[in-house]
Amino acid sequence: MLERDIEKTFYSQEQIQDRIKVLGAAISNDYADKNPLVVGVLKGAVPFLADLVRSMNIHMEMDFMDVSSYGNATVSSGEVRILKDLSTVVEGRHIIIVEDIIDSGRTLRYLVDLLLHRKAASVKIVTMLDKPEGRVVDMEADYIGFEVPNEFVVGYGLDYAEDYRNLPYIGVLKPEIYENN
Ligand SMILES: O=P(O)(O)OC[C@H]1O[C@H](OP(=O)(O)OP(=O)(O)O)[C@H](O)[C@@H]1O
Ligand SMILES: Nc1nc2[nH]cnc2c(=O)[nH]1
Repeated sequence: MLERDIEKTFYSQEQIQDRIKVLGAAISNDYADKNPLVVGVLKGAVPFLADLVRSMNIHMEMDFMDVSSYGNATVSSGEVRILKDLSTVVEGRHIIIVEDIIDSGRTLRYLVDLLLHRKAASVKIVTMLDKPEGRVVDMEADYIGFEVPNEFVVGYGLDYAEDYRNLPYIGVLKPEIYENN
């Protein structure tokens, strides 16, 4: 059972779903006639993106990028690599990047700069979680689900060594989970 490994819950399934309805309504209002390209950052953003787009009552397109700076570690390597690029032409498009978390800010700094370089008409960020204390580079999201303290969180897309992504809420693991690895 996944639940047994969780020390404490930060945000419940119900809190997450309620917050997503608010975010989806705000984004729908701001992008009503813009046919935005919603860019999900694999793999962590998948559960959030799946729920968020269904709360957006506007025309939109979806694409995915896979970038990695963590591997199996709980601390960023500092180097961002593209593992899978978009299949959509970005020039002239209004882009909404969907992330599960902003921590050091390196992943999003890299992606925003890349998409602006490709001549996107605009680039905005929606993140489920913001960890302001983790910031190493300057980066702020335009839409934020919740703030989290400077702890390694899992669930709702966020993994530890690829595990726990399917937990439907957000929490922290018991210390022994790390000790056993
Ligand atoms: O602000 P940062 O310090 O850059 O951290 C945020 C990034 O870290 C995680 O990705 P990860 O590289 O672990 O890939 P994953 O989504 O496949 O788990 C997360 O999904 C964000 O993309
Ligand atoms: N699972 C997980 N991935 C992250 N990537 C950056 N910060 C975090 C975090 O707190 N948890």
